[in-house]
Amino acid sequence: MSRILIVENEDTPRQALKDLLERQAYNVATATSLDAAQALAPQTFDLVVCDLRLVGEDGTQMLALSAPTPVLVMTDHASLRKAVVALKEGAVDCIAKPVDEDDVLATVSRVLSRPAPQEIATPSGVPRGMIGECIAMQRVYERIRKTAPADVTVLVQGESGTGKELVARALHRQSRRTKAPLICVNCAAIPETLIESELFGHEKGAFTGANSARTGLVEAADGGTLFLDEIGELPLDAQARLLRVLQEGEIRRIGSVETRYVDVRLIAATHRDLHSLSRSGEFRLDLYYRLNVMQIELPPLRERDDDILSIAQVLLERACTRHARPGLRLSRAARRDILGYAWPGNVRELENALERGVILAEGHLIHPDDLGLPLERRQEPVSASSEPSAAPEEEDVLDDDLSLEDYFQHFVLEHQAQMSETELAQKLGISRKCLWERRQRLGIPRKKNARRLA
Ligand SMILES: Nc1ncnc2c1ncn2[C@@H]1O[C@H](COP(=O)(O)OP(=O)(O)OP(=O)(O)O)[C@@H](O)[C@H]1O
Repeated sequence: MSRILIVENEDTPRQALKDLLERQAYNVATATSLDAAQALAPQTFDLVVCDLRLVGEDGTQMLALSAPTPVLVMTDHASLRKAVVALKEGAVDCIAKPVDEDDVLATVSRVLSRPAPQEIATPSGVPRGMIGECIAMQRVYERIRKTAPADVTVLVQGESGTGKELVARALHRQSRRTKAPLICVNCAAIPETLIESELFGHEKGAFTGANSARTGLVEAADGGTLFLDEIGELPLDAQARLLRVLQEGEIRRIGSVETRYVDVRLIAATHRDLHSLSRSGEFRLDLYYRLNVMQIELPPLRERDDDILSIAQVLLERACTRHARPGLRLSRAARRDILGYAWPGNVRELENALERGVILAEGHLIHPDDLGLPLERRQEPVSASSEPSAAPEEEDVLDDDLSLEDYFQHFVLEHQAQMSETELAQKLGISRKCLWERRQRLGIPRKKNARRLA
């Protein structure tokens, strides 16, 4: 089932379009402003339909916020000029308001039936919505590409905020089930007493409060994919029922004697070690083996040295668009803080820090105070004495002229005569291997007379 986001500030047309699309079995979410749309992560939808005339806002901004998701714009006569601009900037199509139902359905169906360009055409194979090209992430993308069509159960492991749900979405989109539903459930977010009936459904009167029969989420995913996040939190009874789904495709609603059959691909995610949970009896070993057919391991952000600043840059640009603060940049000290911090909350935490930075920045640069990172660091920051000496105003000027790669190059050239490779890597907050790779990429060979200690 394709997911569509409607961005429209007027209640009546928004609701009418939602009803129309839902009658065609699309999974529809709505937003009344750019901010509200942004909060729903538009880049994870299959299509965004956006009115160009949002109150006090420019609907064309939705193009940048949603990329690479296709955006279909709606326009009336008064905003025809804007529609032309939107089409030039990459909108997939334009529909006239008031909308003609057949016209909308035909256009939506045509756009959705086109292959997702980024999914297939990106040379590096980076799935839609994901950023980062370090070696560990390239392995992840390759795993996704190979595993998605195989229709096997997948266990995605990684710390919180490393992108496990993005991986599940990419697996679903690249699988033969892409037109069927993807149902995402966070097992940790549903109270233990409700989780079985939420997942497997119940009959009327099965328990106090069950006033009517209800279909469970596993059944709702029939033909498609079920993503169970934080599966380590699933109670043992629910684990037993899930095992039957995996072994026999069988499902029985709570309070029912009737067995139903479902065809569901399971993707499970956890930040916990399921094997050791099974040793302590908290997780069924047989379920663990059933889940562990294929694993995808996401690296924590602090181990993605090569990626941190480029991810920060993309997320910063998105935050700038969201808050209408174009052109904001990270100061040299802010970049140093980002490289030196341990990021226990991973990409989600980085996203939030940058959002804070964009909101709080007063000039055209975001400084460490604006990011507000906690004090614990994984490495010593580049000390003031080893920084290229520059007065604050000069630093700003310097920052304006330096891209992130420039900064790296500048720092290495300035300090390599006095520092060993290990010291340089430490000061930059990256590994020696990463330093070596960047030297190769940027063509900054090691100086023969540089210190070669350690
Ligand atoms: N590689 C990535 N590229 C771009 N954005 C990312 C990446 N990884 C994570 N994010 C962003 O970080 C946030 C968290 O991602 P996601 O929900 O997929 O993580 P998770 O591992 O499932 O987290 P949790 O375990 O806490 O549910 C989202 O806003 C997502 O868009």
